[in-house]
Amino acid sequence: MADVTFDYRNLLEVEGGLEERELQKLSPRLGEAVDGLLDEQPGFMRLPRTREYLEASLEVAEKIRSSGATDFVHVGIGGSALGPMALHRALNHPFYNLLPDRGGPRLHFAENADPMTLSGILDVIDPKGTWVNVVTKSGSTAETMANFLVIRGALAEALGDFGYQARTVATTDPEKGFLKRIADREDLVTLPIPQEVGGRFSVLSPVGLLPAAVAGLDAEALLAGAARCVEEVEEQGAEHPAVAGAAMHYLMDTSRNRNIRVMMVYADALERLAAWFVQLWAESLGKGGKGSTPHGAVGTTDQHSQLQLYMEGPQDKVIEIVEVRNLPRDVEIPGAYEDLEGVGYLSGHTVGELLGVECDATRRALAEAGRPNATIRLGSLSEENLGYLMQALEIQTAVAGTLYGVNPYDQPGVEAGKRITYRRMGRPGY
Ligand SMILES: O=P(O)(O)OC[C@H]1O[C@H](O)[C@H](O)[C@@H](O)[C@@H]1O
Repeated sequence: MADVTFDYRNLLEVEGGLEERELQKLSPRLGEAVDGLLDEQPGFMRLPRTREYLEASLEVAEKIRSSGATDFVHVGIGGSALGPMALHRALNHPFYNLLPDRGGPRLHFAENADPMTLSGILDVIDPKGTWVNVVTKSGSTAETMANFLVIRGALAEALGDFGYQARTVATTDPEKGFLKRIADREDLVTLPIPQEVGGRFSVLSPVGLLPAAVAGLDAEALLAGAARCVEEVEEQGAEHPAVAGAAMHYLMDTSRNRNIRVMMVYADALERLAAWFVQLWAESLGKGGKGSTPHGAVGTTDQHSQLQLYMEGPQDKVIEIVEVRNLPRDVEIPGAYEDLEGVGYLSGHTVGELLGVECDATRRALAEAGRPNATIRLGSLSEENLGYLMQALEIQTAVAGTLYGVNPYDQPGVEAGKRITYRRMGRPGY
């Protein structure tokens, strides 16, 4: 059973917060937006109840895990990497590329076109035991293809000219694109990125399901959590908190000029989830001069870095705390220095307790200062809760797109930079 709750009391009950009449006034448009989403059933809304991608991903994952693979390099960027990274960071050991804690290979993400990161991956993998999963919906993203060509070369050197072919998975458009052509030409194992699913909405397609299954996560539970969310939205419509949250964040931006949405996660394990959400919200809504700016932050760390700005800087932000009630591990603080009142008081508590207390303290300080804030609370870090939450945020983003009057599924603004890059790199036709 998914355990994810949304608490908006501090958006409503603080000075300068939203008023019931504003929400009532927006309610008809919100209802139309969610009804439209449920009628239209865009690709991402169907993924939780689609088994074919799960089964295909599980089959390939089993092939990889049973091959005795030592390393699995996921090559992708944007929506082809942030979702898998978010799941991996949330649910696996924090140092998984050293300590695979669920058996199977160590996972590595070649995402940015950064020679330091890529060289670092080449330093640590054993090419003889490595599989590479190259993920690109368009089939030609420069960073992804550059990283793939380098990893491919390392595998070819270790395994013979074509040895890499047996260790390469191509996750891409099932019908078109250069990677599809390479996969056909070289008979690579392929997994589909459904054409009707946009990259930033694709985490519950093979884009996220394969790396999750390779790392021993329960991919089926991811979908079950997401399916539960869809079910609840079908039952509750505009009353569902994730949908209501779309209206609240929209109003905070458009009627309070709080046009920065800070997702402050009180768990290092959720830091990549915030990065995944930043792409989802920014790239879906930032069009026609509209859209609020999402920003990832980590608690307690950013209490010592940005909280001053949130408390006393320009009042242009909404802070959204994401916390986990029961983290899977905790650490006792041992007794020492009891004579020093500034240190001894910590003895006997746990580090997780301190994290929770500081999270509450931040929430309360913000509220008492009249700084609107919301809380998303996960009962635990589980595949079901992550699947539920990611689906909920995707739904919230799609509904917000309708409220803003923008198409949340395209990203025309990124093309100009690509054209310049292709021209500078000598791609024919640019
Ligand atoms: O999956 P790909 O086609 O390689 O695209 C990777 C990313 O780059 C594109 O430029 C878009 O900004 C993103 O929405 C997309 O997720």
